[in-house]
Amino acid sequence: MNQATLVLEDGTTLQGQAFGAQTDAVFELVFNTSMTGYQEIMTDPSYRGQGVLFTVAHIGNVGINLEDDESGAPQISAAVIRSLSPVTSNWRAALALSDWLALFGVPGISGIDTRWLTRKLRDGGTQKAALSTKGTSAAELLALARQWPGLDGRDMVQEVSCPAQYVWPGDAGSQWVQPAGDQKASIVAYDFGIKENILRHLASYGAQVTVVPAGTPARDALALHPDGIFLSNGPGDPAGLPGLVETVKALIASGVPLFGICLGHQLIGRALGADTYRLKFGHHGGNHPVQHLPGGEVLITAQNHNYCVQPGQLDPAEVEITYQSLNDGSLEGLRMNHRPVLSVQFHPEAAPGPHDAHDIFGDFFALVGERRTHA
Ligand SMILES: NC(=O)CC[C@H](N)C(=O)O
Repeated sequence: MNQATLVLEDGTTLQGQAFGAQTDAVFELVFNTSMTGYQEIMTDPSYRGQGVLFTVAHIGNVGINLEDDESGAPQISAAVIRSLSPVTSNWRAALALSDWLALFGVPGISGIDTRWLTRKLRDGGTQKAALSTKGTSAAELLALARQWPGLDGRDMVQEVSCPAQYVWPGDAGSQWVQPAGDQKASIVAYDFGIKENILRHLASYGAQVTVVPAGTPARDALALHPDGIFLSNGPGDPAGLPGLVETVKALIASGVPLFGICLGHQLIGRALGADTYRLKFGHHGGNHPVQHLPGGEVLITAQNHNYCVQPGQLDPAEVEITYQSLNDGSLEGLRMNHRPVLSVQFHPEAAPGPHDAHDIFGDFFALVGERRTHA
């Protein structure tokens, strides 16, 4: 196996073994604490521009299959791990992890003391970093990491949104669709880098889901006469997306039920007058406790975000804060008092889990149902 070199912008240099593609990559390095689901994490478009350090010690044992993708390709810029399984063993496995990453040009480094490095990022914050699996010197990698602009203020959504409108599911998702008793609810889903499991969940409520590109004007989405509109997850900094915030303002004003997850939630927050800010090291994992403030119950959730909505600027007469992180107190969900708008920062669709928050899709479809009854 070839050597690989990982250099952080503070000059920290780590050597390990290369896997995946033979190349250089520059990215923001974040750690993910999920114990399962590396394929879902690697294919989540919200990870664009980031290298993922997995705290779970052993990666690759079940290979890559044809069913668990959140999008059609790995979206991470690099994988940083403790130990790569030399064996791929699962009845669904179609490819070995390393071969799959190589196919898509994504490099990996194993043999890293991921516990030490995670604590460093936790204590000091997210860093830009560069990885080489083709022998680039540490000095060159350091320059690469320091010169790279990072994600703040950048529009990354245009890189991952669909090029044209389409109806979901295609054949691949049809096993998830439950028969609808009456006419299907029609949902328009804005694709900012949408995870397929969100589409599966929307369809599992018997909805007909039309996915539209991020740049679709509000009036074009509304011209489809949706019963509800969904705003997806997606990569990058919500502060870099002023055009989308204007679209969301128009969608809120339309009175059509609106549901946002993660980036979609952040855009709703900004449309309601709040700022967003960068978290020290983000939330990335499947073990994040949040509290439902109206009811007091605690949910364990999957999360993947670096930015967060600033609660202080939201008008309490208009907006109720519904969920809060029990790790750092940050805002995790909101709901408008007089309009059918709700959003969460975490991922109720999480695959492989946890599944505590699935019912939040039901909260959205309750709003959709109310509108259909009164329409
Ligand atoms: N998963 C997401 O939608 C992430 C939202 C945003 N890109 C963030 O990092 O905060």
